[in-house]
Amino acid sequence: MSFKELKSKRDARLNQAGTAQPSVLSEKETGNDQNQLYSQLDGSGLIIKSVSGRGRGLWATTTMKPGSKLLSLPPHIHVLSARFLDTHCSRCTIEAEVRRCTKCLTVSYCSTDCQREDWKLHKEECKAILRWKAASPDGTPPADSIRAIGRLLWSRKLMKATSDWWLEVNAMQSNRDVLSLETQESFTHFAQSLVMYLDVNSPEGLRDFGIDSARDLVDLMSKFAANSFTLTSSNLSSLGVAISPLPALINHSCQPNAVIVFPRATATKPPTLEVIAILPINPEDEILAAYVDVTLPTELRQKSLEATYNFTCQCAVCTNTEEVDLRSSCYCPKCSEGYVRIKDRGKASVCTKCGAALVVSDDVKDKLRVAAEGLQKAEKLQWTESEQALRLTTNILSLITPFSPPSAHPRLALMRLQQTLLISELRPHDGKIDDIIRVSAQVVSGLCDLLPLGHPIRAVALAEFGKLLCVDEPALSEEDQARNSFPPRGYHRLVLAKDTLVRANNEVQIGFGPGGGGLRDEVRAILENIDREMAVYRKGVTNLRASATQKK
Ligand SMILES: C[S@@+](CC[C@H](N)C(=O)[O-])C[C@H]1O[C@@H](n2cnc3c(N)ncnc32)[C@H](O)[C@@H]1O
Repeated sequence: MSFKELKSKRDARLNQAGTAQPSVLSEKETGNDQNQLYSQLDGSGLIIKSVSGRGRGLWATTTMKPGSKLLSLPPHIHVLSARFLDTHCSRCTIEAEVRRCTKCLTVSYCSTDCQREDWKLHKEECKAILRWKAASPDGTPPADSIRAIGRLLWSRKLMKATSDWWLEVNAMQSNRDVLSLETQESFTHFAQSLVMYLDVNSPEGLRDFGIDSARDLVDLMSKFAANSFTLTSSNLSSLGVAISPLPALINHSCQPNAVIVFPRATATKPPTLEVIAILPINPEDEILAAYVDVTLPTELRQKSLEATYNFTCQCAVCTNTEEVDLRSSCYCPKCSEGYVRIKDRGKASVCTKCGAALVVSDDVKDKLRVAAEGLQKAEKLQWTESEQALRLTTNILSLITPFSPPSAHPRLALMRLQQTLLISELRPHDGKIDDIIRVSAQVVSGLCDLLPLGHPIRAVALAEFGKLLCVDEPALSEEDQARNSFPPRGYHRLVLAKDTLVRANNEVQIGFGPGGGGLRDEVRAILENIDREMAVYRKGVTNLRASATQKK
């Protein structure tokens, strides 16, 4: 490309981003010119297009198979949640022996390389954290969102306002003009905390960060709320928050064809965000990811989308009001085999198996309401009173399991929480492993009913189930063994573990893209161990047979 062409391409980018009014999009702003701003789109098979009602989005220009990597890029910024600051490296996000910054005693690094690389941003952050901790009554660091926006603004100073990096941030959608009063109020508090964190005492001080007015500040908050990603580990545990403007152009669907993952944390490298296809994608299909947990029932998904993203989802799952949706169903009280949709106000639903038209009883609905409240309580208690949270979860599950399928809400959410709590309480040889395996099998069954093959949440659940099957078996009395035929024991347990992990291995390579990331490494290592153990078993059986034949 000649210098002149380069310059005109760059000028076009600057003009485009400079004129963008993300909350009210004109035809020109939403047309192909937007594509020039994001250099990573070149050769990606993706373009930006706009649709009335949901603004810009990413669209495919080529066919993509499940498991294809659509985008791979480091986020503009990322921060760890406060509870990982002591155990994970703030730059590369790996869990390792980390050393705290000796000045702020808050963020930690796995190596001097990571610390050195991060210093250009941490320099300002370090002072801000120290000031914040000194002013806070219990010496805690600021919330993740405040630290994330702080990093974004310090980066802006380093990157300059005319860099593509910053123009991409400017072009992120703001929902400022449609915010509810409640959200506006919470943004005002948020803005006050941010100003305190940045140690800004005047409007001029804010101007140094490119913020000219209170409107700009609300815009920034809204952009952050509507466009940030959860930073996750290679097995989808939530680690913090990340901002990446290009993948943030992806619109939402409760039946997504793509997912956003961070498949692998590599020492001394910043994390990489990847967009992976989980369903076949054809040219002219829109790339859609889920902003919320799609295992939740429609009402809860809609509520969360409205509150955080200010829109009403019109996808096929949200607009289906008649067909059975396993998230809000119960077993048919007549035949016990089919499912019946739970509807409001005495409306009848048809059983998927026996075809009977039935009204779900108030007793069932009351129990589900109590269970949903219990779930909220247990979720809050899980970090502080884990034993109480586990007791509560177990009690509520016994109330709803007789009529609630594993994919229904809140049973699935309760079982996922119960599994996490049981694993965290597990002690060697305490005999609880079989209980956890039974819960885990139900979680896998519920998730497989709702999510397509290769969805990363499904892949992680399968890997978790397989790993649990490999934990040493407890010594059971004959009575206990006779009572519970699942999970199997001995060699059969190993066979089930292997089958499960082979499935996990296949699905991980879809949901986490080619290679499968850190989780695939883990699954493969366990599979190798199982093969060795199976060989020992087989050898033992052969030897036994041989000695039995000799005796004869
Ligand atoms: C992360 S941004 C997605 C990109 C955005 N459309 C743009 O033009 O920059 C999230 C915002 O996009 C819009 N959006 C995303 N998915 C949508 C959908 N399915 N229906 C309507 N609006 C949607 C909402 O305004 C939401 O707050």
